Amino acid sequence: ASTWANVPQGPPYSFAGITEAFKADSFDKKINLGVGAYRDDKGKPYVLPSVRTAEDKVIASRLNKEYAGITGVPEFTKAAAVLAYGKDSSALDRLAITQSISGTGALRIGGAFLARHFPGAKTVYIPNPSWANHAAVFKDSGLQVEKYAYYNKDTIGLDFEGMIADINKAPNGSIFLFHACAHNPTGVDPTPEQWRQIESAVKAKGHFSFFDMAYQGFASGDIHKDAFALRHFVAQGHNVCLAQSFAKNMGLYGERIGAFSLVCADAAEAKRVDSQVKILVRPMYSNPPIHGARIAAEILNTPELYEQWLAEVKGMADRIITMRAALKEGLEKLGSKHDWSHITNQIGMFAYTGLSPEQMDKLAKEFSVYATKDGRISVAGITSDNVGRLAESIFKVTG
Ligand SMILES: Cc1ncc(COP(=O)(O)O)c(CN[C@@](C)(CC(=O)O)C(=O)O)c1O
Repeated sequence: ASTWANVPQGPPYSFAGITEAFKADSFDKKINLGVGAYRDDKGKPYVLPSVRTAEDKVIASRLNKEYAGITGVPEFTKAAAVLAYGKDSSALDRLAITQSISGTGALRIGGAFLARHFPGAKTVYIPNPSWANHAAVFKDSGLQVEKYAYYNKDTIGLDFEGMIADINKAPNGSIFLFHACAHNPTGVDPTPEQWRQIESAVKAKGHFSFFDMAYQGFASGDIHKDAFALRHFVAQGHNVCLAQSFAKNMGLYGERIGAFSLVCADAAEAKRVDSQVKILVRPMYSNPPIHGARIAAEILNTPELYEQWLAEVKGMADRIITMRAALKEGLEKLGSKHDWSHITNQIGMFAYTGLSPEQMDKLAKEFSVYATKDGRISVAGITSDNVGRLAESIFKVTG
């Protein structure tokens, strides 16, 4: 028999079906709200001008194509650490950091490092719901995956009490994964006050915190505000680990640029941890791609480009926030009796509409509006041209 005779057909990943159905739909006003990538007000992919300028400078400098070190381009990782933790953070001189294959790669290195070196139970608690890929990344890393309460479907908001209860219920010294900002898929974030309470609950239990920051700057438009939770935990003495992605906030999706870092007790510990990160990464992919790192480093290390980038990432965040308000107003103007305040209370790329899978099906079949069955819509897919028809479609489906 053939070598692969026993390989079964796997299920398609969550938004594969939506993309196909969207492409197959010939309606000229069809709307795709499934994809997790930013689109401008004309529905087109957006390459940030600061990225174009940085890339031109990188190319003009005619650098060689030699291997980067195992942990990547140092001008990038040093700057990524300052961006995340803040230039005055005590973490910076006790940090082990490596470039990664974007946020997914950072999560994978983190999962593998914890599976190999974490002194406690090799189980990670992730929010319910969480990014569709989190469970698979951590399972494939060798960790058990458990869920903690996060979303309250009645309020379409945070289940804060449930979250605290699960933090208290988990065995002391458990690993908890937190979305630093712009929770995916719900768009629901704890308030700073709630983060303070979460931090003290985590401290009381001696839990270890793993932050996934895939949207720094892209959520509120302010890179410091979006890093509040991460920086607060570090300031309160938690030696956390962090997965960073530059896919969304620099629009470097396909360049696959990110970073994984561990805050250590001191520089000596960071040196030992760095050596073990290298031992883990070398057999994984040996060393990372250099082009995206050079672009990101150019932006982060050139003051005027950095300022330009901050304005551009705020511009993306502002457009998303504007589309949220436009959709809510559109629904209210149509006379919808539902409370749509969650659409503007939520933050980041995604809005959890609260629509049922059947309603999401109707949106697709009868109104050519495509999004995942969990009711998540990518707000980035909403434009001034389609927000009116989108509001009408949701109004007709929800009554
Ligand atoms: C919370 C979270 N963490 C990590 C990643 C990984 O992104 P990266 O590897 O491209 O840096 C994503 C991307 N989630 C997207 C935007 C894309 C995807 O699923 O691949 C999404 O549609 O949910 C994410 O939403």
